[in-house]
Amino acid sequence: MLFAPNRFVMDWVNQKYLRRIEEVLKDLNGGQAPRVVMKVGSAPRENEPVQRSVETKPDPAALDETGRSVTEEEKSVAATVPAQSGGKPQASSHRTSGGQRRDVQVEGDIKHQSFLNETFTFDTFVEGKSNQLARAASMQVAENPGGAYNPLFLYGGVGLGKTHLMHAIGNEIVRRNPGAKVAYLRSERFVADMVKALQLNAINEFKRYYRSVDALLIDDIQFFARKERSQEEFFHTFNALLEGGQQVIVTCDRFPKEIVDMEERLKSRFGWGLTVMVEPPELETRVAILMKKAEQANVKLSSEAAFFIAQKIRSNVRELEGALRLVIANAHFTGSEITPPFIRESLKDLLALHEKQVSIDNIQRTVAEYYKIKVADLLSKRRTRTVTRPRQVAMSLAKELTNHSLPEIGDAFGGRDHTTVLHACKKIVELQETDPGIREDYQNFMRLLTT
Ligand SMILES: Nc1ncnc2c1ncn2[C@@H]1O[C@H](COP(=O)(O)OP(=O)(O)OP(=O)(O)O)[C@@H](O)[C@H]1O
Repeated sequence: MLFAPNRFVMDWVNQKYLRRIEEVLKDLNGGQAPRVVMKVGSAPRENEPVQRSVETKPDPAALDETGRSVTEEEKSVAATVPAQSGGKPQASSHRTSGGQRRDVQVEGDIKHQSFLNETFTFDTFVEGKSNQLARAASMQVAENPGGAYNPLFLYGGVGLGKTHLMHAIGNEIVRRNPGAKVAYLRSERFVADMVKALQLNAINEFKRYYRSVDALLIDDIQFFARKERSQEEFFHTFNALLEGGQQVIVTCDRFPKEIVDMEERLKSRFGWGLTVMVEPPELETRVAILMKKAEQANVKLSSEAAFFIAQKIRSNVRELEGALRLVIANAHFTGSEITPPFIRESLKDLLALHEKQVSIDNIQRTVAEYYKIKVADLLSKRRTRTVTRPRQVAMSLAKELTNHSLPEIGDAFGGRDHTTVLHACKKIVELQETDPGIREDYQNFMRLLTT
């Protein structure tokens, strides 16, 4: 029995990996193919019943109009969500020089502006292991807004492409249906608009406006923290949109349950649809992103140069882009070719900052503080679980974020052997695949240490 955190992941694994899984199991099982059953839910601990489980085999009575099977969870949502009303309002559209589409439409007194950035599309988004799932989910939503994946909740560290994907969905919805009314805004803007509406005694117009869109895209929802009135208002808007079959897309820097100072009912609503993480890109994806960005800027970038930058800048895509821009500008001014020595010189200050910030010392302090243990524990011989796991995480971070060798890292952790460090690195890679808690912690550390 295999468990997937949600229907989307289950379908994804079903399509892409089930055959391979079956083959491997067959090999391991002496040539006999075992029956693989997949369910939505989590593996039960001992003596615990399986929760929220839905078999992959579609129940004919539980198929939606497209023939897709409907989960129990979806059924309960669907019961409160009427089919999307037709006759969507038409919008006229013109473009601004900054690539922003300004859809202008009069809604009562309020003009509709989509604020979509036309340069953020699926075409310009580079797919890699780290964002594959998020991209696929986004595409599904763009193809079927207001459908099964509503709301779509994209989360992950800074500068990893959440906003880009969100705009890509909006742009794709409008491309497929030019009359669709899509509104992108950062959560601060929602708050500001609401405050203004309250001051002007125009809260009803505010409500009407935000409830009239076909897709509402709210970026960086974590900024709603501690803003109770905004949360309240958003909660009602959110419900109204879901009930109207209109799409809601939200981005956040963390998993819904971990948002602090946010109402529980709102957090739980976020989990109703599909929640997907965008992870930091691995080396190959960073290289591919650099090549794509260089191509967009009409600059020839050798793969050696791209590889060099990608190896040095590991924090996030925004920094990666910034570094590339700096290199291109320098090359432009000096008429130089972009080679690794030239890049090293161009990014001197940036690299110094990175190298200065990420030291083993710094990693140890950050990890100890995060897990509420002492740095001395990390260096000690103690082998209790509360200490060994953080120690392994810290060693793995030291390997990934510094240029120290395995023996040097071992030395820095109370004189351990380099094989212990190697084992820790492997263990953490493994755990990141199987344990969402460790994966989350690791992403948090990458963010804390590199931005
Ligand atoms: N996979 C990708 N392919 C191409 N460009 C990308 C990719 N991921 C991120 N970018 C680019 O990196 C920059 C930062 O991305 P974006 O603003 O979407 O990050 P974010 O996750 O929303 O960050 P924040 O949480 O700070 O808002 C953008 O210019 C975006 O185009």
